Amino acid sequence: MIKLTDVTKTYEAGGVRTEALKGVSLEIEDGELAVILGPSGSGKSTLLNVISGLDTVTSGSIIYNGNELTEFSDTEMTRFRREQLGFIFQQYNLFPNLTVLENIQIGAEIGNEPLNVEELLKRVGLYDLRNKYPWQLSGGEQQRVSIARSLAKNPEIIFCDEPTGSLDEENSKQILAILQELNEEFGTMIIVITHNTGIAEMAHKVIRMNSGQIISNTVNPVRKRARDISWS
Ligand SMILES: Nc1ncnc2c1ncn2[C@@H]1O[C@H](COP(=O)(O)OP(=O)(O)OP(=O)(O)O)[C@@H](O)[C@H]1O
Repeated sequence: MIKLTDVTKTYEAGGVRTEALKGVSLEIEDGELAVILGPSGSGKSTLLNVISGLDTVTSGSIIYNGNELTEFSDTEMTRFRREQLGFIFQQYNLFPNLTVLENIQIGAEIGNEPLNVEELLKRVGLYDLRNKYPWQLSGGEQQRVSIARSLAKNPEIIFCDEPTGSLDEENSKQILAILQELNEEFGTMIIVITHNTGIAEMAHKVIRMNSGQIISNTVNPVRKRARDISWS
């Protein structure tokens, strides 16, 4: 479980002070798929960055499985991030000179208990493309490689920042279906940040942000399958 209590983050740049997070408290349970919604500038990326240790908090507490993350040293945080967290971004960030298989193997090599790479390739429908290079793939295929690479190390949590931001509806739903199945099958906690309100329909928990604050935090009584969510 991740538990944030009264987390603030203030940026000071060129004499300008921005309160990007103004006292955020929330809990995300193990095995939960949480969607964080909010307009541009509402603090979503800042929230992801402080939870994942890419940035420090100004004040407040972040407890993950009994550990206070804000007290981790740089070395502890790097190790935590490397071994336990997976990231999926709008840009696929694949290694251009490595094949699909090699890109995924890199992910597996980082983990303590990596998943079987061949199984994963089949899982995301890329087995037949395993010897191709990223530039030979469509955007949706590249994002599936990126998902498989994040997953290969068998992380405890996967953070997704606009994972379908560059894709059309069909490819987006395919990606979201894979994330949903992985969440259900492996119990991986998945935290998705997005502008796309349709994605919230497949989440266990929906957190809405505005101006650095959480304005609502609800649990979906019924979750839709990724293929059935609304799309706008
Ligand atoms: N490194 C930084 N230095 C100064 N201000 C920052 C920094 N990062 C973010 N901010 C400010 O903090 C606020 C929240 O930004 P954040 O990127 O978290 O929003 P967001 O909801 O993720 O937006 P988007 O959907 O456009 O990515 C904004 O006002 C932004 O300008």
